[in-house]
Amino acid sequence: MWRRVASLSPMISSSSPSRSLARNQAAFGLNIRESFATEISKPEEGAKSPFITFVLGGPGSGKGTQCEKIVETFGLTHLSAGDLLRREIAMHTKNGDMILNLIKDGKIVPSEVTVKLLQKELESSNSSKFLIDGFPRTEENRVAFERIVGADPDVVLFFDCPEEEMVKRVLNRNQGRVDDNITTMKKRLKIFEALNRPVIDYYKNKGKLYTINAVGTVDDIFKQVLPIFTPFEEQLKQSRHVNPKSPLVENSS
Ligand SMILES: Nc1ncnc2c1ncn2[C@@H]1O[C@H](COP(=O)(O)OP(=O)(O)O)[C@@H](O)[C@H]1O
Ligand SMILES: Nc1ccn([C@@H]2O[C@H](COP(=O)(O)OP(=O)(O)O)[C@@H](O)[C@H]2O)c(=O)n1
Ligand SMILES: [Mg+2]
Repeated sequence: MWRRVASLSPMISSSSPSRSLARNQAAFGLNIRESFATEISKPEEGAKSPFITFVLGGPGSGKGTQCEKIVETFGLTHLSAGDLLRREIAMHTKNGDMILNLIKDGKIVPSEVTVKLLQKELESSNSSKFLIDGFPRTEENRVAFERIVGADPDVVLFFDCPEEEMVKRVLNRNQGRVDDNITTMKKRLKIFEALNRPVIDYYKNKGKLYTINAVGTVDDIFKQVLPIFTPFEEQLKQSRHVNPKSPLVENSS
């Protein structure tokens, strides 16, 4: 289990870069453990930093659809920010009504709420490799994840799709979503351009962005996704949750 053990230590709660590094190390059972041994619970033997992929793209660009294929092939654990927020609505939690109103209006839920939901999933999972879908949607999302979770993505996928195609797909999605209507969609596209583009540029500048042409059949698009994970083959193989059908699993015969 991957756990951010540093959250137990008040001594390393600042968000300054050096402390953030310390927090990162603590989270993954690295050398900070020695210095704060009495305040931090013992991480699981051999705990390592998780493999994180952020999945970006406008509404209807096919993120969720491609995530399903990535899960099938590489065994990553899929965490959809939108699904986690919709679960809050369905469960009538204290933030449920606020989230519903924001989603209906195509607006972004406060980062603290979304990041805490993601953090809970990350910490309670037995997996060590994650696909975080629909996140970060804003620079504020990105910074809050860094501050609260203390981890960086290894890969950032961006499904690049023209607006007309995204509109067509969303209006045909047929999943009964409150935001799948033309009024909300227009607002979502504006918010995507204004708030998600800077995040895309940020990861482009860091050399972590993989842009995928999201027009074509699902399989054609997945053909572009496959080779992105090849350089991470070793890391992905080591995870305990790799699908047995995955091409990354070593043949034991
Ligand atoms: N390559 C594709 N071509 C046509 N339709 C697609 C394609 N990929 C996904 N879809 C459909 O478009 C809709 C939006 O896809 P989805 O994966 O939910 O996108 P996102 O998560 O980015 O909003 C769904 O109804 C899905 O079945
Ligand atoms: N990081 C995120 C992700 C989703 N959301 C909200 O949830 C809605 C649906 O997100 P989603 O990822 O399920 O949407 P799609 O891109 O899959 O259509 C967004 O329009 C936002 O209102 C958010 O506020 N912050
Ligand atoms: Mg989606």
